Amino acid sequence: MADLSAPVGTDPTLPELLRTHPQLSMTPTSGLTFEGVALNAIADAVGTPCWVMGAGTFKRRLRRMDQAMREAGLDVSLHYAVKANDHLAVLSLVGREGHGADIVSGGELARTQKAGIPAGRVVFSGVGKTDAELEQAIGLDIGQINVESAEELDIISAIASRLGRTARVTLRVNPDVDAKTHAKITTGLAANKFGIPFDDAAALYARAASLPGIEARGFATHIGSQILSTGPYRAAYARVAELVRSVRASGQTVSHVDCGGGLGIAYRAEAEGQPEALAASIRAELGDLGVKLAIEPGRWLAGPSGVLLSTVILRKEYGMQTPFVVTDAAMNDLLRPSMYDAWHGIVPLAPHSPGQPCAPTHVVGPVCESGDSFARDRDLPPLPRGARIAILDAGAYGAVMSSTYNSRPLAAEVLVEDGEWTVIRRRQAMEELWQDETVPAFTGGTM
Ligand SMILES: Cc1ncc(COP(=O)(O)O)c(C=O)c1O
Ligand SMILES: N[C@@H](CCCC[NH3+])C(=O)O
Repeated sequence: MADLSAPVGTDPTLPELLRTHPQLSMTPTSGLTFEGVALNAIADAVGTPCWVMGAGTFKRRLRRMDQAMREAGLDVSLHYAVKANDHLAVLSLVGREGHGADIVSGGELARTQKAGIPAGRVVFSGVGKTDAELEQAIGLDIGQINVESAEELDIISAIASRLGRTARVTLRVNPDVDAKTHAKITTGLAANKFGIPFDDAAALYARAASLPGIEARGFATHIGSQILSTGPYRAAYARVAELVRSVRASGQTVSHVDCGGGLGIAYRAEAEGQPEALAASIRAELGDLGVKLAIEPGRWLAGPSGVLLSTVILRKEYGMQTPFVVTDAAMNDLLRPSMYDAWHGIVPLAPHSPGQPCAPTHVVGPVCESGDSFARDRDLPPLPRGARIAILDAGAYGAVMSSTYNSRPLAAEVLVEDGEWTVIRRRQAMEELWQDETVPAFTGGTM
């Protein structure tokens, strides 16, 4: 199983990171800019830690993904995976571009509605949808529910019947295919909790067609996240195609196939997943089935569209040992390095020349966990107290996975668009950390 911490060739140098991230550039006067806006100006005004999302990058990637599918001649609807970055501003962009959403909870569904994405363009995945969430979804007549178990199919049938509705469903099949990604984000192996075992899917589909309140319209699959090669996609889609053909042969109708998400990005020195290659895989395996297709990309759209800004609190030097640079961002802000040993590019905001010496540095947060680390032995220019850095590719599974661990308020969020920037989430105030808490009298409280 691939490990996100595994070295991928040689680590990219700072100039290489800038080359692979055209949304960034280094200017001699303003330092690092993101979509043409000086990140120092944002940090001066808003403070750090601060997430910066680029609307231009996000839209460009959305359009490229959409175009890749259309140019492959595929009839595909795009459902952005809300879990990657659920900010209302991001969802509004998705809606405005005419796309839909893939959701995994009632909260995400409510966000899509708040952001103006029509319910008919929403697909609902997830292994454990509560009755209340299903009532909310069926009540809104959402586009599609991806059913993940036989048990769930019965629950949906009962709820839809009670509400006098018909739920359009696809069965999410677990194809038992290794996505060759990190163990914690692979979803298409038989040992994973996701989807219906491949061998049970045909019989369950026949049953779905006979249940009240259910319109069985096809199959879905999603084998994992940060997938960088087409082999696993081809293998999964081939299995789904086999299923479609076999259930059709037994006289049933199949009109939809949902191809899931998972396309990976270049955090380190990997070659980024290519939407055109994904489209070619879909076309090769599913293109002749005459079904309406769907995709659910998240990370590929949002990841490179965001950075996390942070300031060095202090440098901790121990004689000859590698110095620790302690930043004001921590694992409570960006969890991925702690949780998956994920590698994120780190670029100082101050101008630096290509010839400037770099030295191995540990970049860590101030949270009381040894795992609160962003980088070990990273070759970086000197980062004195007060220096600022941008942590790259933080637009997906970044702010959404933040917590207030160690009573650290949630960081501010900024959106850059057309050379302008706006705060899209103010920094959480200290008092908001405890505003929903009560202290009962027996504990000695007076609140
Ligand atoms: C059902 C489903 N669809 C789509 C996604 C989006 O994945 P990614 O952000 O890797 O594209 C996920 C997350 O893995 C998922 O579970
Ligand atoms: N949170 C994971 C991705 C999870 C994908 C959802 N199934 C990450 O940051 O890589």
